[in-house]
Amino acid sequence: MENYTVVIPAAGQGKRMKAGKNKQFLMLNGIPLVIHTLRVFEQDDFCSEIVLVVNEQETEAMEQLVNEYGITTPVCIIPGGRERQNSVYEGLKQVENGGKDPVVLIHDGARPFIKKEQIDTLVSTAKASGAAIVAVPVKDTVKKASGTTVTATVEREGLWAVQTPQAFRLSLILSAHQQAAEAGFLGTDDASLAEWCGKTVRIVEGDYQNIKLTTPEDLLFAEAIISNRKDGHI
Ligand SMILES: Nc1ccn([C@@H]2O[C@H](COP(=O)(O)OP(=O)(O)OP(=O)(O)O)[C@@H](O)[C@H]2O)c(=O)n1
Ligand SMILES: C[C@](O)(CO)[C@H](O)COP(=O)(O)O
Repeated sequence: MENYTVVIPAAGQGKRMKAGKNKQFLMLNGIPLVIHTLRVFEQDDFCSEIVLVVNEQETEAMEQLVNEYGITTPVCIIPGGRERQNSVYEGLKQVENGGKDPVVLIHDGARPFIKKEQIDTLVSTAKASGAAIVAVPVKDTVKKASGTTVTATVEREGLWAVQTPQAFRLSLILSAHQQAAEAGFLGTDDASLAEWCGKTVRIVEGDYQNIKLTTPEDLLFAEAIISNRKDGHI
């Protein structure tokens, strides 16, 4: 295993959560969502630095949380951008190359339940292949529609629901972001930029618990996951 830096985009608005504030500050089991996520990487000895990308107007609030909860891993807090992709790119620009073209991880601040064993597998896969993502097989049937009229059913065989972390050799993902910015290409995840540049991306099978807290019902799922983990069930 080699050390890595993780870029954590947390500069969204949390509109779909309808909480009236950035969901990163919502309390889960008495601890802010973003702190749950930071703690995963704080507890990983291979994580040498966290680049936390935040809304500029929330910089002070985030600094206060990092200090209040005593995050021991070095945390570099920087302002994000309009889109998730812009925020991630700003974060990637902060990562030191050190001449070793290290593996860098990109992980949503809204995904607090990623497990260390998946991170370990992801880092080693990206080290070997250059790009790797965590994903789970799709369980539902997926259809395309025009409005509410079905136009196609997507073959479920070989369909994956993609999560984060996504891990890359730093030069690969920096170049992909730079090319995408220059071309105005916008992807919903970082691997899509690597694919757009013709790179091979490997899948590491993840865990259905690694949810992204997006809409209000996700808070119910999150409380259940935390409760089960405290009971040692999962
Ligand atoms: N301009 C943005 C948009 C999103 N994110 C981050 O990217 C992750 C995934 O985005 P999402 O779940 O969509 O969060 P929001 O954009 O906050 O949610 P919404 O789309 O409902 O506003 C989140 O940790 C979010 O904070 C970011 O750093 N910068
Ligand atoms: C990156 C991601 O979490 C992979 O599933 C997802 O694409 C983020 O989408 P969002 O709309 O920015 O939350």
